[in-house]
Amino acid sequence: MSNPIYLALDVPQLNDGIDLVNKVKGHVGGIKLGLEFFCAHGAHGVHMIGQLGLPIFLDLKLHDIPNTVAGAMQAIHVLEPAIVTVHAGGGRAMMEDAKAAAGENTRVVAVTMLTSMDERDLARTGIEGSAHDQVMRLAQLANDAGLDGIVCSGQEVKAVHDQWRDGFFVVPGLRPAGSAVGDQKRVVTPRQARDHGASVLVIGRPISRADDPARAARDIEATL
Ligand SMILES: O=C(O)c1cc(=O)[nH]c(=O)n1[C@@H]1O[C@H](COP(=O)(O)O)[C@@H](O)[C@H]1O
Repeated sequence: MSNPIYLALDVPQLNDGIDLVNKVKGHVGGIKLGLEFFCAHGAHGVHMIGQLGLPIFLDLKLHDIPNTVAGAMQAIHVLEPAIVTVHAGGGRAMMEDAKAAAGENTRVVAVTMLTSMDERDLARTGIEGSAHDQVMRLAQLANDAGLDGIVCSGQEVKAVHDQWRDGFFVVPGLRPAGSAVGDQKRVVTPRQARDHGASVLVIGRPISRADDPARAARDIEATL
């Protein structure tokens, strides 16, 4: 079975990012490049990291009108990402058009409820109810729109997996026992997420901010 860990490369300097990937390469299955990386280094940066030989997850969290999101998806074909994110809150038509515009080897997954939010935060956006219900509702919408899967926390992934057996589930908000939670709120360990049906485990700071990132990645891999 391939390694499900994707390192979230949230670092400001491209050279530091390249060094980090080279250090952890044998212990992760892919690299996630998000907004911080893409705003700083753009397509050139994605290309440079892609050359290091691991699959690229381009986490752009697209959320706009369908025509604009479809245009963005077409523009990134050339980068050949293995996975791309859109926000499920953009609606069914936006997700349908995103999928239709994606390259054939790119999985399109919808972010449901950010792992940095709890139910109080959700209520402040005007949505009453549990994180579970919100994730299940948006997972159904993403499924109806023909997406490949969703992003959710490890607290919901089992329920989503039970409903959507062939879905592809990306789980961030992961913390090995005892590591700092930071801004994440709906947190589980990498092993719990894996046991509950996660396809991809997104892990950033527990590896990138460790004194020895290669060892941190290896230790997490050993728990799976
Ligand atoms: O789409 C994501 O990857 C994502 C969704 C979400 O709900 N929560 C979340 O933390 N992420 C990303 O996952 C990574 C988590 O990083 P760490 O908290 O440092 O492990 C960051 O790059 C976030 O942008």
